[in-house]
Amino acid sequence: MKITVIGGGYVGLVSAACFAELGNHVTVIEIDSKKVDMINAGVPPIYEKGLEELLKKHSGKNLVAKSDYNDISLSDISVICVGTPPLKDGSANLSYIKSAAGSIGGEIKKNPGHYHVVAVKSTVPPGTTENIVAKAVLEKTGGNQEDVGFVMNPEFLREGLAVEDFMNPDRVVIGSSDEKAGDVAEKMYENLCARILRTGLSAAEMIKYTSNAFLATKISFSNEIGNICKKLGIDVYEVMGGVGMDKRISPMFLNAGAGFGGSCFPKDVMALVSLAEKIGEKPVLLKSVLDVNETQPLKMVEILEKQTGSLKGKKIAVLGLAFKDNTDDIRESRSIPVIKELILRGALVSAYDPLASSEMRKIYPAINYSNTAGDALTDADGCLVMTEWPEFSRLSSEFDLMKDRVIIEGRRILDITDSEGICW
Ligand SMILES: NC(=O)C1=CN([C@@H]2O[C@H](COP(=O)(O)OP(=O)(O)OC[C@H]3O[C@@H](n4cnc5c(N)ncnc54)[C@H](O)[C@@H]3O)[C@@H](O)[C@H]2O)C=CC1
Ligand SMILES: O=C(O)[C@H]1O[C@H](OP(=O)(O)OP(=O)(O)OC[C@H]2O[C@@H](n3ccc(=O)[nH]c3=O)[C@H](O)[C@@H]2O)[C@H](O)[C@@H](O)[C@@H]1O
Repeated sequence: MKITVIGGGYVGLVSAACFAELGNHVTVIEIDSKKVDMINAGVPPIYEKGLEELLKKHSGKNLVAKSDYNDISLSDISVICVGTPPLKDGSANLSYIKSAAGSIGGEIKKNPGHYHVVAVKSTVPPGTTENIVAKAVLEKTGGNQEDVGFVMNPEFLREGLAVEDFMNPDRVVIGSSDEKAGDVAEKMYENLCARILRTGLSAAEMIKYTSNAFLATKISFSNEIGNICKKLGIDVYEVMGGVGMDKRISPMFLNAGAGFGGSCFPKDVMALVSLAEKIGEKPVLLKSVLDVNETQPLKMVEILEKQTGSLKGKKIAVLGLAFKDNTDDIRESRSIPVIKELILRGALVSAYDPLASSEMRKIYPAINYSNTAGDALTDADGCLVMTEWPEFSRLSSEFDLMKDRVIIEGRRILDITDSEGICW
């Protein structure tokens, strides 16, 4: 099948490489020409486990990247994977979606009689595919609805595990304007052993927001319970271990600590709050999910300062800058507010991350970046563990290099006990 993927970022590039691996012919349209050159050279512009191998195997063969929208109408389906970042009021910025849809419409009108499906994979508020995407496409095609169908096919992959998640989804949701359009979209996944759920367009859009909001709620709930447990001297990980044994709850996403970061949970919960308020609802629970997440990283600094005394002039090691392990992505990373607070309190920050230091340097050029965790910890008065990197679990003697062994764990990754460090 011929697939065009619009946007070669995390979701677009991973989807494109995986669709190519599933035997499809894939064209990626990406406005950033640097990314286009890298993809065509088989070099991933982002770090994602397994992606380089897929690009090396398929680039220049059944996977090609380019910047123009020419010939899009020759493909069976175009899958929009552009960003939907938050606007100032928290709502989703749909301008990239609108622009991509308009460009697709402008091209498919050149090939009348050829049926083409426009699918949205980006996370968009309910109503977007029907009221914005379809409208922008049909405006360009002169309203001809015979040759075009619309699909909303949300993506549930996690960064760091993107290829694995894409290839082994819990479900593939296909919301469609009609059966024919949904059938074309379903064909993209025919070589994947996946449970397919067919829905309407808006339900598919809402499933994505609700899934992210629910996972974020589990994390903030665990953090609130963790804060209560801390005051009572109870280990929240032991508690959630027991709670998660209930099949109705599941053990996943119950890890308390620094809170959630990343480009999606904060943005998507904000967008849902904004949408709810616009339609006259009071999303009390969702707002609290965000509130807990805002204060959580600062609590770590407070606990640290209680142990070390004033942070002024103290060397503090920050282990982990990425928003989670196995990625160089620092968007909404919890280490950003933590470093800001440390600097405000006069600490000398020494940071280490296996992949994300160069990204963090763009935000904090003046702090110290170490090449190893050991270097960051040497002579430190305290340490904050911000990311669940597996290599941190192997740290042991490195902590002996600290001036004072004050360790605040934001991710419960270290293999040390409470008596040696202060776990969350
Ligand atoms: N990052 C993730 O793990 C996940 C993201 N999502 C959703 O997928 C969407 C995309 O997210 P990411 O891939 O992270 O964003 P991204 O920012 O990494 O990638 C978007 C890409 O689209 C390109 N682009 C923008 N406008 C374009 C246009 N008109 N034509 C062609 N290319 C264009 C940009 O240059 C950029 O490379 C968002 O709605 C996000 O919420 C959904 C599931 C997982
Ligand atoms: O829409 C999206 O973009 C994606 O958002 C999340 O994926 P992602 O943000 O890549 O990473 P997660 O593994 O979900 O972690 C998000 C944040 O939550 C934190 N987290 C996770 C789990 C947990 O128990 N506790 C916790 O604090 C992580 O450290 C990280 O900062 C969802 O898990 C994906 O299903 C979804 O497709």
